[in-house]
Order: sequence, then C-alpha cells, then structure tokens
Amino acid sequence: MSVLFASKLRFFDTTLRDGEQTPGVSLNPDQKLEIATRLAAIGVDVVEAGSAAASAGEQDAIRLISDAGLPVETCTFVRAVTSDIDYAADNGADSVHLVIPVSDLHIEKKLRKTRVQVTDMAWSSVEYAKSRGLIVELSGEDASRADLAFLKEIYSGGVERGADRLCFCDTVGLLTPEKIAAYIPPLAGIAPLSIHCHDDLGFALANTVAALKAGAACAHTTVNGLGERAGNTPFEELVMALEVLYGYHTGIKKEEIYSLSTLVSRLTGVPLPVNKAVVGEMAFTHESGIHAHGVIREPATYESIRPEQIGRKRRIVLGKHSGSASVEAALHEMKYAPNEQQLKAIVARIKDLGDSGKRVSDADLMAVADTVLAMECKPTIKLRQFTVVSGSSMIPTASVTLEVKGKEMTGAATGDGPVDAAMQVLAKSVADVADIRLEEYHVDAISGGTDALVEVTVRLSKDGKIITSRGARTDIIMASVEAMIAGMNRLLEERT
Ligand SMILES: CC(=O)SCCNC(=O)CCNC(=O)[C@H](O)C(C)(C)COP(=O)(O)OP(=O)(O)OC[C@H]1O[C@@H](n2cnc3c(N)ncnc32)[C@H](O)[C@@H]1OP(=O)(O)O
Ligand SMILES: CC(=O)C(=O)O
Repeated sequence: MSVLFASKLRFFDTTLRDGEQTPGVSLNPDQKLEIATRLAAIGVDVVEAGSAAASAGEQDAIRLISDAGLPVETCTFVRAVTSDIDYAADNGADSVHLVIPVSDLHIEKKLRKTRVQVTDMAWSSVEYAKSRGLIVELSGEDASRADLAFLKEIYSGGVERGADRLCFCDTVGLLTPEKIAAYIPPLAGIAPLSIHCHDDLGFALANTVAALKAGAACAHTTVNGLGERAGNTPFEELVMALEVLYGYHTGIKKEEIYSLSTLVSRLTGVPLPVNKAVVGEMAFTHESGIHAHGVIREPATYESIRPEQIGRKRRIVLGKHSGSASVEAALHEMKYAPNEQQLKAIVARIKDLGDSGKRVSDADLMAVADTVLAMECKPTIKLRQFTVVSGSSMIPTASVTLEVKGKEMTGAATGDGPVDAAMQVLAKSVADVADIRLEEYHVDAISGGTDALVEVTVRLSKDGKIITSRGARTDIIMASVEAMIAGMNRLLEERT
C-alpha cells in the first residue's frame, strides 16, 4: 500500500445509478445484472444498483442483483424518505446511499426547508434505515458548496445515530484540490468517507485523487465516466492513475478493464470518445513516424500504460505522418521485404494517399507495395497476345500466348463470361510452372459511364502466399488480364 493513502481504498461503482442518469440511458434488470456481475468480478467493493424509488423496473433490478449472490455489496440510492428506504430493504439491498442536500442553495431553493429540518430528515432516516438492517452511507448532496461547520454537525450526528460511512458529493463539479485540503481531512476523521465527483469542469479525476490523498477511503466512480451531465469520475482512469502515477495497488483486475468498458458502452448505447483516456479507440494507436519509430523500439517511449495491462493491443496506423519505420514494420507483417529504395517509394506513396485525406488501410498498403515492387521486378511472364470471343450464341472462349521464363506458351479456355474465360486461360497457361489460384476478384468503376475507367483487384495465392494485385483500364477484360499477370509475376518473383 502506498504511504500516500491512509487506508485500503475502496471502489463504490455507481454506473447503474448515476451512470444510468446519463440522459437517454436506460438499462433493463438483466442488463444491470450483466454489468453488476462484471463489476463484482473486476473487484469493486460496492455496486449502486439503482434508485429504489424510481420505478418497478429499478426495484426488480435491485432484487435481481441482490439475489445473485455476487461477491459485492449491493447498494441503492435513497432520499431521506421512509418509503425509499422501504423499497431498498424490501428488495434485498445490503446498503443505502442515503442522500440529503447540505448546501443552503439546495436546502432553501430546492427543498424549501431549513438546515434544522434537513438535519432532522437525515438523522431520522439514518435511524430508520438502521432499524431495517441496512448499511448506511450518509451522503451530503452539493457538499462542496456547503458550510464546513454544518457538514461536521450533520455528519457527526448521523454517525452517532448509526451511519456506517459518509459521502461528500461534489454534485456540480465545483471542487478544487485546494478546497479538498480544507474540507476532507476533518470530515474523514468522523467516519470512513467516500468522495463522489462530477466532471463539469474536467476536474473529477484530479479531485477524486486529491480527496483520497486527503483521507477519503472510498471513491465513487462510473465505467467510462458516465453520469449526470458531464459525468462522474471514470473508473478506468482512476484505477490506472492510482496504479501508474502513485504506485498504489488497487486490487482491481486491470486486464478486464477494456472488456468492461466496451460492454457498458454497448449496453448503454453511449459510444466511447475515440480519444478517451485508457479506453478510447486511439489511446494506444500511433500514426506519427517519430512516435511509431520510438514505440517499435521501446513502447514506453510514447505509452504511459502497456495496452496489455488493461486487455488491449497497440495499433500502428499509416497516414501522411508515417515514417519508414512504421511502414516497414507493417510490410514485414504482410511478408513483404522491400529494399531501401522500394521502401522510400512506398512511404512517399503512403504520404500522398494521406495528403489526399484518405485513411490508409492494409489493403491500400498492399496495393501500393504491389505496384512499387512490380515496377522493379523483372517479369517472369510477358503477354504476347490475348483474344476473347463472346456472344449470344457461343460459349465465351479466351486464347492467350505468353512468354513464361523465356518459353512461349499458348492456351485456350472457356468460361461463364469473357472475364471468367480470361482468368481461366491465364491460370491454365502457367499451370506447368506454378499452381496459382484466383482467391478473389473485385471490380470498381472509378468514374461513371460506359467508357469509365475500371479498377480490377485480384487476390492470388501460391503455396500459401497471398498477394493482391490491381489493373486499371477502360476495358474490363484487359484490366483483369493486367491485374492477373502483374499478380502472377509477383508470386513468381524470387523474394523472401
Ligand atoms: C445529484 C443526484 O444525482 S440526486 C439523484 C437523482 N436521482 C433521481 O432523481 C432518481 C429518479 N427520480 C425519480 O424517479 C423521482 O424523482 C422520484 C421517484 C425520486 C420522486 O418523484 P416525485 O415524488 O414525483 O418527485 P419529483 O421528482 O417531482 O421531486 C423530487 C421530490 O423529492 C424531494 N427530494 C429531493 N431530494 C430529496 C432528498 N434527498 N431527501 C428527501 N426528499 C428529497 C424534493 O423536495 C421533491 O419533493 P417535493 O415536491 O415534495 O418538494
Ligand atoms: C448524489 C449524487 O449523485 C450527487 O450529489 O452527485
């Protein structure tokens, strides 16, 4: 345990309560159970399963999760209202997150009550919840705008009446690490204190860490930072910040973080921002040449977390910022071994593609590499003549004369159409030299009209090696022949 933190830190997950308060999100009881099961497995201490008073579906969810026997405390949000507490107890919750507004703004303007009245409500609700056998976390709503002396009084009285734990809610994200230094130590001295932060100004994570350092024993978090408005402290970010920045062993199964995050995103319908810390698509993706070069040599140069730690993989993508190291690494994975000059030419073409605003895919890289390597290879096969005949009353037939390794070869074949006949005759004509198979054939019209330029892409294989080759012409048959011959030459080229 790190000396920075007073005690073993606890994780109170509120994805299913505050997270579900994200506008538009609604989880059914089975979905809540699925998430709760994963939260228990990853190692959180408390799952706030919902708001007991909100609906019959919420009560079903609390019941379902309580009955599942998960190794986790099942909690529910309740107001300082007897019927809310009854819903919690009657549906098998272990504990209640008993919330009472504590700032004068909330007390006077929202509840239209006085400090004395809310104090009575809070204390009598604690007593009632304890009489129903519940663990009680007495929580001050809008505590960051409350008077410290009043907070001490209402929390201390609550603990005297049986509250097991306390919670400090920064309900609208106005807390700062400086204010935490003044507020948290005296309150954490009363009873184990949780910190519940919102991210309205982007301070939720920093405030949560500061509160834990100042003596709070438990962090309220949500998976992916879901929650009211800008959300709550993201679970995955807090776990990794504590582990990486503070060397604190959380006990959370970090390797399950990414799959939990994607599950929650899928079930809630809230997509992960691509650049989100830890779990965003781009969090372990590198394009810039300098970064990719560094990461290939030593990942720590540009990664603060190893992706495998949280169940992810590193990705290097290509674009206009790529350098030769990343292009070469990608080519090696595809079994290409360009020489220095070829690599330079491929990198230049990748940059051109990137400049045109295109996202460079593996298929693009293969096509570029095929073109560059084909330009420099001495062709094994040369086309001498090609003819195809087709019509309404005849079987499409193609004939070809090729020069293969200096020897002339002639062949003919029929097919379902003229293109098929062309593909058949080419493969047949080199059968004595190599078993080349056409695995895939694809055609795109690059512009419109009957005179459009068409691009034919073929995938050919020989002895387990697969290459992609392209031909582009206004004549679809000759484009196919060109793609096929270029591909066959690549496969017959002597390269490792
Ligand atoms: C900061 C937070 O995240 S707080 C949690 C927010 N979560 C929710 O609101 C859960 C979903 N809510 C609901 O389903 C409904 O609002 C219910 C069932 C709780 C209440 O519904 P209604 O009885 O129709 O009341 P409504 O929502 O209009 O207003 C809230 C009522 O609760 C009262 N109230 C609000 N907070 C508290 C509290 N902590 N303790 C006691 N009463 C409270 C309000 O004063 C108001 O009652 P009033 O009209 O008598 O003044
Ligand atoms: C209770 C709660 O969720 C809040 O005050 O933010």
